[in-house]
This record gives sequence, C-alpha cells and structure tokens, in this order.
Amino acid sequence: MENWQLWLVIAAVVLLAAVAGVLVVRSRRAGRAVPPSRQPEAPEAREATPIAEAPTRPEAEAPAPVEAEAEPEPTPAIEVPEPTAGRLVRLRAKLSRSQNVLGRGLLTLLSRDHLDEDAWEEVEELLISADVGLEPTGRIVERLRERTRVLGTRTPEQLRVLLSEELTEALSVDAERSLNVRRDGDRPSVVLVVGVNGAGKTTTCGKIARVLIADGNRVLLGAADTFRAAAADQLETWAQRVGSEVVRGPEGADPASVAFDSVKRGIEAGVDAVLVDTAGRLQNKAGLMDELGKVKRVIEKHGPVDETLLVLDATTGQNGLEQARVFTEVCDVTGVVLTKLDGTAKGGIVIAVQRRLNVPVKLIGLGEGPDDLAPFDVTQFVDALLGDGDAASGGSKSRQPVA
Ligand SMILES: Nc1nc2c(ncn2[C@@H]2O[C@H](COP(=O)(O)OP(=O)(O)OP(=O)(O)O)[C@@H](O)[C@H]2O)c(=O)[nH]1
Repeated sequence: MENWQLWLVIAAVVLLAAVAGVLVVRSRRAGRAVPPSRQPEAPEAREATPIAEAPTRPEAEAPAPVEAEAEPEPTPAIEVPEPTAGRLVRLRAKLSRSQNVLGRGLLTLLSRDHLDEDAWEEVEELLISADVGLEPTGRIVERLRERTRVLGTRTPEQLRVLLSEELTEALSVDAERSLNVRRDGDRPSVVLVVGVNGAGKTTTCGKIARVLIADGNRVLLGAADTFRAAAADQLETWAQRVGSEVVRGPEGADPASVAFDSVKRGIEAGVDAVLVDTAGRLQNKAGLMDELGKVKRVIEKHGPVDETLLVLDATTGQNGLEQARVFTEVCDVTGVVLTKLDGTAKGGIVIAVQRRLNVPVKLIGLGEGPDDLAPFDVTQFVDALLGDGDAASGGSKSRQPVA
C-alpha cells in the first residue's frame, strides 16, 4: 500500500469513530428527557385502592393508608356517621329554633295573672296555628283550664311542669316507636319507604341507612323509584357515601321487579336490612294502590315487609295529612317519618299526624344534612318545644339542662 493510501484509511477510521461518538451522546440525552409523569408508576399506584374493595362497615372506614403518589379518586368518600345515641338532644337547637314559638307562646299566655276567656281563646289559636289540629286542641285546652283553675296562683316552674305533662300526654302513643329492623335468621329486615313526591323519601332512606350502619348493621338500598332516573342516582350517591350496596333498574323499569331484586340481592349478600325507596306519584288512588300493592306483593315472595314508613313533609300541614291518609289506606303503614321539622314552627303537626293516621311518628327530619334525622322521643321533643323556660320565669333558668 502506498503511503497516501495508508493516510486515507486512517482518516476514514477517525471520521467514522467521531460520528459514532456524537450519535451515542445524543441518544443518552434523549433517554434522560422522558418526563416523570409518563413513567408507569402513577397508574399502578391508582389501581392499588379499587373502589370495589372499599370497606362497608363503619369501623373499617378510617382513611386508607395513603399510597405515595396515587391521585385521589373522584368517587365520594365513605363517611363515618355520627353515633345515633342522643341525636335528638344534639339536634335540639334546630328544633327549638323553629318550635319555640309554640312552647314559649303557651308559657307566656298561661303565666298571665287572669286567665279569662280571651286568654283561653289565644291559647286555642296558638295551638291551632301550630297545626295541632282541632280535636286535640280542644282536649288540651280543656285539661289546661281545669288544671290551672285547681292550681290557682301559678309559678313559672309549675306552669312549665303542667304544660310539659299535657304536651307529653298529647304526643304519647301506645305503639312501639323503634324501627323494626332486626334480621330474621338469614333474611334481612325489609323497610318500604313511601310518601308523596318531594317529601324527602330518598334523603330519608340515605339517612336511615347511615343510622343503621352507625349501629353496626349492613344495609342495601333498593331504588324502586324508577320514575325519575335522578332519584336512583340520588340514592346511589347516598349508598356510596354511607358504604352500602345499591340495586337499581333502568329508567322506567317495573318498580316491583327492582324491589324484588333488591331483597333477593340483600338475602344473597347477607345484609341486615334492605331499604326500598319508592316513587310517590299521587295521580290517583287506584294507580298508587296498584303500584304499591304490587311492590309489596312481590317483596313478600321473599318474606314479610317488616316496616312500611310513610315520609311526610311537616311543612305541608293539614293538607299534607289528607294525602298521607291515602297511603295509610293503600298500605299498612307502621310508622311516620316527619321531615323538614327544622323548616316550620308548627311542631303541633306531630300530635295531629298521630291522631289522624293512628300511626306513631318514629323518626323526625331536622335538616338536609346526612345526620339530621333523629328517633322521635316525646320527652326530648317537649323539652325542645318549651325551651329553657325563661319566657315564663322572666329569665331565670331554673331547669336542669337536658341530659
Ligand atoms: N330542611 C329539610 N329538608 C329536607 C329534609 N328531608 C329532606 N329534605 C329535602 O327535601 C328535598 C326533597 O327530598 P327527596 O329525598 O328528594 O324527596 P323524595 O320524596 O325522594 O322526592 P321524589 O324523588 O321526587 O319522590 C331535598 O332537597 C332534601 O334535601 C329535612 O328534614 N329538612
């Protein structure tokens, strides 16, 4: 090989080596430039907490250990319900805000020196305007007249005791007020929730589910209100919040078939209670009777309905009572849930409902919040109606605070 040829070969080799070097450096830089968000860890971390495995028992509801970089899921978190014991006492402020008109008004009237006819008429008017109803009002006034006459001079404390006793008497019923939600062997208890549109049925189902779950039960919600898809969506949201299963059908499905499937699924899943939400269209009594009758009949293929709760909006007053009576004729109502008592000063409706429908008020709704539902308790209710007694005692709070 000539000398010039040798130099040519060496130059070509050096050039090739230089080009190769540049290419290697470029590809390394490109490798480092992959953004962290495109690394595969993030999706894997998200999959580590599937919603399907979310615990349904309240004691298991403590926040799950945080997975390092997992992004939060958009599903509503399962909430820990407030304990149910003493709910009405805790909600007393909401109740007394609206109900003091009745209690304080009565105390003020009765503490007058001379209880003449005009004064008694005012007492009567106050009771009627608080939706107590004509017949119970007459009875209460008659008894108050008699007892204040015997009493003669009245101290504020005596008046308070007297009124408290009379209201307690008017509100008391012989029937059981607690919900019949005990499992019967391997069959869950079944609660049918009925009432007119907008009374608060779906909300009440969700609130009851929370109460039952707070007490350690497993609950299934059945969306037999197939008339409005939004109603089933609303129930489903409640189910996710409280950690219960939900059974729903397509919009316009036969409510009876959804109710049947709900109880069937409740039995299979071994839950303690199945709450069935229904539609409340009240176009005519025959239609309602057909629909609710069928729902009840198909549920009973699995066993009896343990509770039929009639949800009643307290703000609808005496008119609402007429509609409510239709439901008691159509199905065997075992208890009333009186909602929206926070939004009316007419607490006397509790007395009227029980007298007119002959069904005990079992629960009361005192707001839109998830824990704004309380078991109805006569003593605590009367306490809330009468407030702290300072209207009659001129400001001295002589009573013991509510325990
Ligand atoms: N203030 C107050 N609002 C309540 C109470 N209970 C329910 N509500 C409200 O009443 C409205 C109607 O409640 P729903 O539960 O949708 O009534 P529904 O009977 O299921 O109505 P439909 O699905 O149309 O039959 C909602 O805005 C609730 O938040 C209560 O105790 N107090």
